[in-house]
Amino acid sequence: MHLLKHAIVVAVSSNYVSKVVGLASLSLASIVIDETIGLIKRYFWQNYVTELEVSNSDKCYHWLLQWISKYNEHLLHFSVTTVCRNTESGHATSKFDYEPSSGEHMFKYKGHTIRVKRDRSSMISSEYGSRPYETLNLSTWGRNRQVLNEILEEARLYAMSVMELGTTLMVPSYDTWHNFGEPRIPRSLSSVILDEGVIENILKDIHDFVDDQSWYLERGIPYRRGYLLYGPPGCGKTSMIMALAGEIKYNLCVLSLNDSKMSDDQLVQLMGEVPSKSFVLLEDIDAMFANRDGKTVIEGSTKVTLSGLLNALDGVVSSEGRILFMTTNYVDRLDSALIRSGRVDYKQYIGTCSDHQLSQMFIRFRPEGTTDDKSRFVKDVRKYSKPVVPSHLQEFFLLHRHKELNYVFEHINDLWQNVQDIQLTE
Ligand SMILES: Nc1ncnc2c1ncn2[C@@H]1O[C@H](COP(=O)(O)OP(=O)(O)OP(=O)(O)O)[C@@H](O)[C@H]1O
Repeated sequence: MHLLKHAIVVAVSSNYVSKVVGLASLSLASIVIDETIGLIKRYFWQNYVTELEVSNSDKCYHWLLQWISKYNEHLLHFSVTTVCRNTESGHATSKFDYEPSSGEHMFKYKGHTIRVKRDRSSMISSEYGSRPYETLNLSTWGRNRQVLNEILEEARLYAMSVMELGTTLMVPSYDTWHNFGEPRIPRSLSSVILDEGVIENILKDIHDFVDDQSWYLERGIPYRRGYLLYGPPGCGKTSMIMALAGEIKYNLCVLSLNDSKMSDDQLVQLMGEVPSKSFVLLEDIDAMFANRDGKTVIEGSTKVTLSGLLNALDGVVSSEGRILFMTTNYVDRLDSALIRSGRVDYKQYIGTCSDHQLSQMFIRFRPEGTTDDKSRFVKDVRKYSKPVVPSHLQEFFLLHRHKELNYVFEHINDLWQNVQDIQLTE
């Protein structure tokens, strides 16, 4: 007993134990300080900070990112998304979209400091596959919902005004649609030269459809319309769709089923998410389904099946009011199920140049020509008894745009240079 007492006295008086006790009190103190700071922060956060959280499943998520990038052109931390698509001419194009990077950003808005926190750490899985789950937190000091509401409204108005500048192309991004570049100046209807009545009739049909929603609803008919444009390449199918979209101020959702990442389920989801006032465009639909068993697709490495596409086109989630355009060079290769009425309500052949188109294209490219020149041009072209593709005619006029008219007449044969015989699929 005496020995134990002695040991304790020695230990307490030694340096070692006093250091241990000192360290323990220090760490206890730091825990208490941390907790207190945390409590104070939480108190201030709950009472003196206004916060808005938006997830990337909501439309305004991209509006906000777009607006923040525009409003803060000097933002130092940004991320880039590269969007690619094939153009009307078959060439691939791509562009960069800049947005605030993940992490924290600060900016001033009407005298208020706004903190933006973009979090893109996790993936969420749904029946349509997994996609990144992102959130955007906007916060500001004070009880100030108004300022965040104003930002949201400005972002909305900015997105709307951008869309109204022209036709916005949209391409799929996971199970939703993503803008592809800035809106394009709409192509005028008069720049697409087709046979008389072709554009006018289709435009009237679209107007009738858009104005007749209640007619469809009253009769229980799905409120959708499908158009099929078919004919040889380069005759103006895509140009007409772009011009129609511009004319009625619609956007264009371009769907490529050859995308190897696209699945049947994703397609269903995309069809259900088509933004209002948008055409859906499925180009070269014949190339997508080389195998007609409806299960496998040979061209490209797509996972989309014909039955999957049919489901997506008339499934219950398919957007009401959807206007679908499909184009093909080979209408006879299409599965009849794909183009039955209800899926395709309006078919239009867009072929090689008629006399009317030849003369209209002549006037468009050579406005200095007289009425006689116009008739001579048509007559001279017809002497060759070969079909003329409008895109070749456009190239021909571009090639000889600085030449005299006489030179043009003497070189009409150039129209068919390097051009294989066109197969007519009327
Ligand atoms: N009828 C037309 N009027 C004016 N320009 C035309 C016409 N047809 C084609 N063009 C011009 O030719 C080019 C190709 O046209 P477009 O892509 O619209 O043809 P397409 O029929 O959709 O071809 P594809 O079947 O290969 O997709 C465009 O630059 C367009 O300006």
